[in-house]
Amino acid sequence: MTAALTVADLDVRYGPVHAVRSVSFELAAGSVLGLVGESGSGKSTTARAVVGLAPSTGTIRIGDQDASSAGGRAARQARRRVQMIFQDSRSSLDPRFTVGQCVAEGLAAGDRARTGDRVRELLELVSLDPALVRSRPGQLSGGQRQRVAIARALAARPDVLIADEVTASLDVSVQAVVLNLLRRLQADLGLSMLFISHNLAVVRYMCDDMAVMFNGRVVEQGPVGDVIARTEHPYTRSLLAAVPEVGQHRLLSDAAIEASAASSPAPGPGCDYRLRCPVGPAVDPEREICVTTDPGPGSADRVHGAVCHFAAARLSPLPDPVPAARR
Ligand SMILES: Nc1ncnc2c1ncn2[C@@H]1O[C@H](COP(=O)(O)OP(=O)(O)OP(=O)(O)O)[C@@H](O)[C@H]1O
Repeated sequence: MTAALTVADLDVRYGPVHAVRSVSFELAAGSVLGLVGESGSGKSTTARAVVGLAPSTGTIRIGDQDASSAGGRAARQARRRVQMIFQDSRSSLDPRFTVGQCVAEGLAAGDRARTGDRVRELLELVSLDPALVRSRPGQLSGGQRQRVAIARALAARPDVLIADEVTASLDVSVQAVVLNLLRRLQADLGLSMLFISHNLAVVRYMCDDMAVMFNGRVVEQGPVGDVIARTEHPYTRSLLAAVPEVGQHRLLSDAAIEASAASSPAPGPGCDYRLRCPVGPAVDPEREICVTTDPGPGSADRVHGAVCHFAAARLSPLPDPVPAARR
């Protein structure tokens, strides 16, 4: 079956910053792929490249249509089949518009003749009271605004939805509600979703597959359960180890992630991760290859693989970040 979204050898540069390097992944139709990694690892830039907001080289296909930067007009049309929801609904919704206008702005051409009905349908779909249609985004709570952003994205009847840290700015209690809404919509509408988060527990809950990014590259990817149960890359392992228990749920601690990100990627020919690596040359001098040879540049194997000279070495499984009962 054709993947809903195919990305191959994607590269994005912002001047001297090589933000995305040879990234490849496939989003299977009707499934959810999580992109996870610390701040600055290139998750948002990858998403922005897919929707044409960041110029890139490499292959981007939506279904079987070319959507790459070099693809011209046909690629721009293909990208309309992708909608993106951002972290900050306050800036992504025009404050001068009413809720109804915000949602109507996204309507697919075929639905414009029945704008009022379709907008009401969409508000109901995201469990918002249609009476809010005349409110302004500024009068709504953060969770309600994010629902409006979701309704606007769905208005275009997309094949692929990209959710970029969509709950990061919401209160924890509201986060769960919005995540459950997204999961329900994804399943009911059969959407394919690229779900970006630095929170591994959330990715575990939401996604079928995951790709772990570090320093612009995918360093490990595969089915979520496999990656968590049989982690191969030491960086993925460090993300998992940073998931502390909070009450009954385990949440990824931002402080732990930022602390682990404190040292920048190692310069030179070896592995980017070697200075922070718990199984590399810092602890085992025989692992000289990590200093001399880059294990990249290719993305990890799509079935389940990691870009590491010692993939799977010495990594014993950690507890799953989402208790079995909640899956
Ligand atoms: N417009 C830009 N101009 C220059 N550099 C940029 C720009 N946007 C991102 N970068 C750089 O590209 C790299 C990847 O950033 P990106 O925002 O994609 O990471 P991220 O994983 O999404 O992080 P976050 O979770 O903080 O958004 C970083 O080094 C960042 O500083």
